[in-house]
Order: sequence, then structure tokens, then C-alpha cells
Amino acid sequence: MTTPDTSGAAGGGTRTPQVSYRQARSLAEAVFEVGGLSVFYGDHEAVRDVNMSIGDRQITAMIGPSGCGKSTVLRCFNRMNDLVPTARVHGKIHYHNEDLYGREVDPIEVRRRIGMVFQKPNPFPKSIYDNIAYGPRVGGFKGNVDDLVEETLTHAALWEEVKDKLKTSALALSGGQQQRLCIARTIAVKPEVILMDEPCSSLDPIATAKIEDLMEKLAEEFTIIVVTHNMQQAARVSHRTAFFTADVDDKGERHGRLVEYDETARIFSNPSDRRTEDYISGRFG
Ligand SMILES: Nc1ncnc2c1ncn2[C@@H]1O[C@H](COP(=O)(O)OP(=O)(O)OP(=O)(O)O)[C@@H](O)[C@H]1O
Repeated sequence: MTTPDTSGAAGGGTRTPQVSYRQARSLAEAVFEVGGLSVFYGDHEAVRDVNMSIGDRQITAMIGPSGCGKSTVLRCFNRMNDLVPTARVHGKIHYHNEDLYGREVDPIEVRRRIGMVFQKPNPFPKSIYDNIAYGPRVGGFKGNVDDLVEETLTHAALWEEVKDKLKTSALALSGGQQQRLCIARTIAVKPEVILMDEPCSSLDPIATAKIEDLMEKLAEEFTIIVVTHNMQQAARVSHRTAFFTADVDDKGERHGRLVEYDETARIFSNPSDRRTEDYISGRFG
């Protein structure tokens, strides 16, 4: 095979990727086990038969062309699809060996333990301080809120930039700062997993690099699953990569499926499926 171009540019060439791959630990400690997962919107089966395990404190990237169901699968991990009236989830998602969709499971608690960061930074229209303090307060936090705010903003590599303007509106921050604030807001309630849906797609390269550095640091403590269109980013930050694509049936309907899931270094240097190779080398998608 040719050496892949991970730039994602159409018609990509054969240069060596300018990235260093993260070493993936064994998946012995799986946080999620996904089996036979299909998601329907009404009658449309948007994603079909996904099987994968997500490793503890690893960064798992989900890549693939538009509409292949990456965000749909991501939203299954914290039951966000429950909020879409037409969505139905079939199959198994076990979180620490417990059925995430079991009758006794409280979706609100699920979303506290499995937080989410969205494509577009969406801070509350409140002060920087209150963006962090809000979730813990609502959750009954009894400790020192000032300390929690400082600790959380430090953790999210934002403290130095905002410590003198904590009472300023979060909306006055730059896009990259807002996104780091949203990450800080997510970790303030002490989740175990952070889901990120194209967290850098609205950011410039410098702000993107800061988020990627932050992800690397956060992965020491949190399990991260990130959807990204940026293959360089997947190659740089993730331990494992899942490549999705969509098949078109005889009625012209598209059904997303997981084609290949492996250590990131392998996906980008020696994928086992031709479709993965074509995608990462820019021949389609
Ligand atoms: N709320 C919804 N209602 C109905 N159909 C939906 C909904 N969300 C997604 N879909 C459909 O499900 C399929 C998968 O969409 P999804 O957004 O998960 O793909 P994606 O790979 O994340 O795409 P992109 O990379 O463009 O964000 C598409 O056909 C899309 O139109």
C-alpha cells in the first residue's frame, strides 16, 4: 500500500504523516462494550450493527465521511439520543458491564458521568465563574466553590487567562477559550467519560492545538471519545480510531457502519480494509 496522507485533502498524495502516534494500552479495562448497535430515526436505520469496546483512559477517535453516523453513535454513549423523539437504539451498550439502557438507569446521572462537549462552544450566558459553579451547585456540591472553580479552570488550562476576570461574561471570551471553558464546565462535575463532537471544527489552528494538548492531559484521568473530520487530529491525539462509512441500499438509503477499529497507528499506516485506506489517503469522502 501507499503511505497515507492524513491531511484529508481530496486526492491526497503519498507523504509520510507529520504526526506522532499515541501508544494504545490494551483494552483489558473496557469502559464501554458495544454490541450489535443500530440506531433508527423513524424507519431509517442510520447506523447498523456497530461492535466496539472503548478502553479506560484512552482517546478513541471516530472518523469517516459526512452522514455515516459518527455523531449518532457518539450520542448513544450518554443517551443523548433519548432527547430525539424519533430515535430508537437497538443492541447493547454496556458501561462497566451494566446495561446503559437498562430500565433502572437514570439518564440524568448517565449524562453527569458521561459528559459532552459540542462542536460549537456553548457556554451559558453567565459569568466565567458561574459557568463552572453552576453544575456542581445544582448537583449539591458542599465544598468550597472558589477552590473548585480555580482547580477546574487550572485543570482545563484556562486559569491563567481568566483568573482576573472571573465575573466577566463567558460570551466575551474567544472561541477557543469558550471551548476550553465548556470542557472545564464538563469536568467540574467529575465525570468519568468526555464525549467530544468535533470540538475544534470552529477553531483556528492555535486554539485547536491548545484543545489537543488539553485532551492529551485529560486522558490521564478521563476516557475520551472524539468525533473529528480532521484526520491529522485523529492521528495526533487518539490511541484508537474507528473508521465509519455508509453503504447505500437498493432503495438509495444510506446506512452507516463501522468498517474498521484498531490502534490509531495501525489505522493510519497499515489499515486492513481497502475502504479505510481509500479514505485516509483522500481517495474518497
Ligand atoms: N435528529 C435526527 N433526525 C433524523 N435523522 C437524523 C438525525 N440526526 C442524524 N440523522 C441522520 O442520521 C444519519 C447519520 O447522521 P450523523 O449526524 O450521525 O452522521 P455523521 O457521520 O456524524 O455526519 P457529519 O460528519 O456530517 O456530522 C444521517 O443520514 C442523518 O441525516
